[in-house]
Amino acid sequence: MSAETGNVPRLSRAEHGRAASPVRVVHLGLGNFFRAHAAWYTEHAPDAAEWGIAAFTGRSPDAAESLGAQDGLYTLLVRAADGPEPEVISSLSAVHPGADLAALRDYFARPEVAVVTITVTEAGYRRASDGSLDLDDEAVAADIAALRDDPAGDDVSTTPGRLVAGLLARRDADTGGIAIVPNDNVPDNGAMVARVVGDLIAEVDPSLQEWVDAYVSFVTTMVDRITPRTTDADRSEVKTLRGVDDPEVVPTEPFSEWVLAGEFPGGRPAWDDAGATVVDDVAPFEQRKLWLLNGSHSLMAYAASIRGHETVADAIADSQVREWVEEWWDAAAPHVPLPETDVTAYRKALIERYSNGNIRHLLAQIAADGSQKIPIRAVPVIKAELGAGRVSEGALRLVSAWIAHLRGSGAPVTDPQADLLQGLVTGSVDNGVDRVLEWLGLKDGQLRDVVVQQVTDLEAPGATKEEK
Ligand SMILES: NC(=O)c1ccc[n+]([C@@H]2O[C@H](COP(=O)([O-])OP(=O)(O)OC[C@H]3O[C@@H](n4cnc5c(N)ncnc54)[C@H](O)[C@@H]3O)[C@@H](O)[C@H]2O)c1
Ligand SMILES: O=P(O)(O)OC[C@@H](O)[C@@H](O)[C@H](O)[C@H](O)CO
Repeated sequence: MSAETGNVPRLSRAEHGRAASPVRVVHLGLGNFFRAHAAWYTEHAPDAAEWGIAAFTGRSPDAAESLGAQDGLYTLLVRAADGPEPEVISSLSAVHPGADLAALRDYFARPEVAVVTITVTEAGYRRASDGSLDLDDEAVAADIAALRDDPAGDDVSTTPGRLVAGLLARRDADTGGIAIVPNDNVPDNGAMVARVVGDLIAEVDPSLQEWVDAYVSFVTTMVDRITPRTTDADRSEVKTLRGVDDPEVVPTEPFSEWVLAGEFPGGRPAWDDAGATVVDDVAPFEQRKLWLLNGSHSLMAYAASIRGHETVADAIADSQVREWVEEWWDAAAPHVPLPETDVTAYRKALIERYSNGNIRHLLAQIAADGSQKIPIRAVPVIKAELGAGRVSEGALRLVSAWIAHLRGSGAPVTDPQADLLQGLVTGSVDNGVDRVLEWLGLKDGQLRDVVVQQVTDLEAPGATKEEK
């Protein structure tokens, strides 16, 4: 299949001489990060010809329609500091709307399908604050009712629901072991998915759990590649550089890292030969990345957007923001269980990555879903500092900036828990801080005084870069 828009051609397999590999991987969440990361590693694995991916959108069917019109091909626009390098990626052998449960079940039931990868954002796993499946979530409740009523029906909309629907189909087909590989920024993400899937199974069909225990491996990962949303400028650049009209361009940075731990009972692509690292324990890498990278990202998303910045590159060029980021790293670094030299080198590399002005990574994108991120990016560092006898201003500033953001400063609030959180911060700064610290499990008089002062400073007239 090939398509044209005006006189500018779309991508097609015939044009690029790329045959689709047989589907052996299913992916849930056809967003930009997956296309810059797991799909790129699969493309570059030496056995790529044996491992095609069937990818399903998370919610809207749009990406499946648009990618389908170009045979699943898309351009990865690798934006180095010294210029862009486009690459056509062909590892997506099939693309489907997430609602196509019949296709999903069909893949899960095939014996040659051995891996399910996932990137649906932190919120997509539908967890309650204790990490269990949120049974009060309306979509979760609807999936429970739908799967009880008809395990082969089409009305299943959440990621845990779709995983359980697929696993029921695989058990019924008796097609053996499979690995589930979440690639979202959540600590111990393999155990996290196992938990929400197990909680749903308990509600829907407890007899499935024994089969899952015997045949399903939940792999834990650390993933890293800064991948912003696509802009029209990215699409125009690909048109100029390559003479194709590719609405599905994905911009990304040159750096990439993938660390995995777990079993693959049905095999996997040779991702390690494409640069991935397989280890026994992901935790040290995950803490290094989640605290140093994602923590400082969130700090900039809230604190630097209050100072009027739009992108990470703008933010890190502001000496005040850079100082806050360094203070955050000073607080987090002693708790990363890796040699100090590694951590120092990682910090230095992050400054270079953040300063890449060719990557337009919007602070507003990073600011989204703070309810899912602050508890895993800020709270462990604040608690570790308390454990070491320190009330760390550098660590607390992340929570203070988030509170100021919830109260209306800086980037807009986009969060599944926005109503609850914005309710917590109404009224005086003192009361808002008390309620949020309690919600975070950080009720402590010393912390409170620091946070109240920091929120007050961040909200003060003159706190923006223009007015300083
Ligand atoms: N973008 C990055 O730089 C980056 C880097 C490392 C890890 N990640 C991880 O990847 C995730 C996705 O990032 P992205 O840049 O691909 O975002 P994106 O918006 O491009 O894609 C998100 C995907 O998740 C799906 N989704 C969103 N909310 C969902 C929900 N509630 N239920 C089911 N599906 C849902 C969307 O439909 C889409 O397919 C991040 O949240 C993060 O955990 C991203
Ligand atoms: O993707 P999120 O929403 O979990 O977090 C926003 C950024 O911190 C994140 O996307 C980083 O850019 C990424 O984790 C780098 O690998």
